[in-house]
Amino acid sequence: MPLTLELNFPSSLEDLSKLKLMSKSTLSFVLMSIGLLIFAMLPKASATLIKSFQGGSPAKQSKKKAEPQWWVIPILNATVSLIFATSVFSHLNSPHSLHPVIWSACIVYFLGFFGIGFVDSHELQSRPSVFGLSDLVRKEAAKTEPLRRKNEGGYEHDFVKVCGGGEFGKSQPPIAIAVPTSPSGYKSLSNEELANLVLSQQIKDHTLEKILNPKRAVQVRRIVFSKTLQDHTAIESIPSEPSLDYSKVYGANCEICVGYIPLPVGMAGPLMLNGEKVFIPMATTEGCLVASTNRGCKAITASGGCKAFIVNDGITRAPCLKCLSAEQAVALAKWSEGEGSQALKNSFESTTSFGKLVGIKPTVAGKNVYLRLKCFSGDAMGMNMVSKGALALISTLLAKFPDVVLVALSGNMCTDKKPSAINWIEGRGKSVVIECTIKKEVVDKTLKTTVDKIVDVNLQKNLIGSAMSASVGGYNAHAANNVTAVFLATGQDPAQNVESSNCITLFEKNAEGDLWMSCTMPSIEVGTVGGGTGLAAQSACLKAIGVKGGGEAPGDNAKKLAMVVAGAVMAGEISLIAALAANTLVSAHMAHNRKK
Ligand SMILES: CC(C)(COP(=O)([O-])OP(=O)([O-])OC[C@H]1O[C@@H](n2cnc3c(N)ncnc32)[C@H](O)[C@@H]1OP(=O)([O-])[O-])[C@@H](O)C(=O)NCCC(=O)NCCSC(=O)C[C@@](C)(O)CC(=O)[O-]
Ligand SMILES: NC(=O)C1=CN([C@@H]2O[C@H](COP(=O)(O)OP(=O)(O)OC[C@H]3O[C@@H](n4cnc5c(N)ncnc54)[C@H](OP(=O)(O)O)[C@@H]3O)[C@@H](O)[C@H]2O)C=CC1
Repeated sequence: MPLTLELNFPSSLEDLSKLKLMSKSTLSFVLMSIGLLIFAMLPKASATLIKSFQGGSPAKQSKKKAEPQWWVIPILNATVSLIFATSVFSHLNSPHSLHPVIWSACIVYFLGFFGIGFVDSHELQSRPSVFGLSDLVRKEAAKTEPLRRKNEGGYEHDFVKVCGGGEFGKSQPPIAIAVPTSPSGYKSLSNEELANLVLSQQIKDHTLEKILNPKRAVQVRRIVFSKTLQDHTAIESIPSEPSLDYSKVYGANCEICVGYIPLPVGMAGPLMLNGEKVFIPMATTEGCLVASTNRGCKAITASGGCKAFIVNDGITRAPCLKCLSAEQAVALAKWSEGEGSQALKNSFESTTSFGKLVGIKPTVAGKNVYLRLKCFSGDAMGMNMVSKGALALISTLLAKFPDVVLVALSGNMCTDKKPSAINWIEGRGKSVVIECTIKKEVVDKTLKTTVDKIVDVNLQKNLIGSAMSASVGGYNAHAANNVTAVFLATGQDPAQNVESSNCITLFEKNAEGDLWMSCTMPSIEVGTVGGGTGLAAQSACLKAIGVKGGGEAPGDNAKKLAMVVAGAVMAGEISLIAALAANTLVSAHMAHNRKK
């Protein structure tokens, strides 16, 4: 028995049916189709609606997630269509159920919009592959006539038109971009075309070195940033040519590289150090600093020079381990510095051909054990070396104590790049003491003050003053100035100036009335291989000192560099203290540190 339904259309629809244009059921099908057509347009309208709710103005929108969550559109449309179906129902005034056509249309409708919504959002969320457009973008692009051309390199490219937010949060105007049909095609694109690929998020900025080469990556990235930065000209003022050897930079010193910062380098000296005259390269923008250090070098050298000694040598890393109990923590600490120490040493040293584990010092805090590992690192400063070795040591330790957890490879008792008493007391890197005696006549002629005044200023300032400020390691005038200047010039890790600047400066008047002085610096972290020491300018500065690369015996060059740093600090100390004693600090800086 076919299911039929007496449809009583309301008056307006009644008139239509009287025209006998078509049967009532066909009429309802036509109406539903029109309705569905309208709702088929709804997702775009609703997406725009949602976006405007979510994102406010278009400019703000690009900052927010541009597309609504995948489930929003289908839910919204299902709700709207339910309202639509209910209203049709009430209008049809049907005493029973809806016409089968309407039911089937609604079901098709729901399936369609759930499905499309899901597919759409899945597509939208799929990241463009590094080597090509995402399928969705390709589909979009297919709507515009794909331009295909061969370039001089014979590579074929799809030129497709894409719009949409650039990686840098600004919505880019629609642009035609070349998309190579193969990964190797990228090299044949122009820098401009590659920049467009980055801006339209078709390739990730930080993969440029891989896709191209380090030098060209910088060139392309500079175009990207010239289009992205608020001040489009800013990037041009960051020099990049004559180029730094970006193949050395990439994978060792800097990511997302756009150039380099040129820093003035002054050459102080000569400083007679351990019987040898050395010149000290200093990269700084503080006028007066090199002049002051130069004056200190002159005073020291004119008095016979200075002598420096390495008191200790070992870079440290202190992983934090969490035990089940304090009891276990104590057991682990005892094992690691006792019966287990050789096994730990072997595993550490299996990761390096230069590094030697020279100490394990556990500190227990409740369930925690901080293992301060000390490593002789040859001519490397050694932070990567000691960290890599620590990781291997930890795996041996955890095999012995399986329920102990490694909280962090760096537990902050190392202590790297932060002020701490442990570096001041225990030392880190090279511990250096340096001394000299400056003749009283040199104090008078070159330093323009007297021995007594210098001794007094140092006592009141560097000792009592620093004590009253509860300083840790800061019993000096400006050790950090020269540590940082030499670090920057020679490719050290500038952040390690924090602990490397630990210094106590001492003065005494000797029996001859001359001025004895020393600087004691327990934690100078330097290397002559690794890190930034391989870059051309930095390497040249190391060469100027005579410490480029590995030493005759591993560590010789790094030790010498540490002593040169201490020499530079001592020269700076004597000159500044003298200037403070003579009260010429400000006049000197007005003369050298403020452009007339
Ligand atoms: C600026 C000087 C050296 C002048 O010192 P001066 O004695 O008036 O100058 P001079 O013309 O008589 O020359 C004496 C020697 O100084 C050197 N010298 C002299 N001029 C130059 C120059 N242009 N370039 C290179 N070297 C220079 C040079 O060795 C020269 O010998 P010469 O070569 O003529 O036989 C002196 O006044 C001085 O050293 N002042 C101290 C400045 C200083 O140390 N500043 C450090 C930074 S301040 C800071 O950041 C730390 C602070 C202060 O905040 C830390 C704290 O809280 O204490
Ligand atoms: N990882 C971290 O937690 C931290 C890293 N750093 C960074 O670490 C870098 C420095 O690490 P570092 O390990 O010194 O250097 P590198 O990571 O550059 O490694 C230097 C490597 O050079 C080899 N080498 C060749 N000749 C010598 C020699 N004569 N003496 C010693 N080693 C030699 C050694 O290899 P091998 O050991 O294989 O034999 C050594 O490990 C800096 O860039 C610094 O900024 C700074 C702070 C923390």
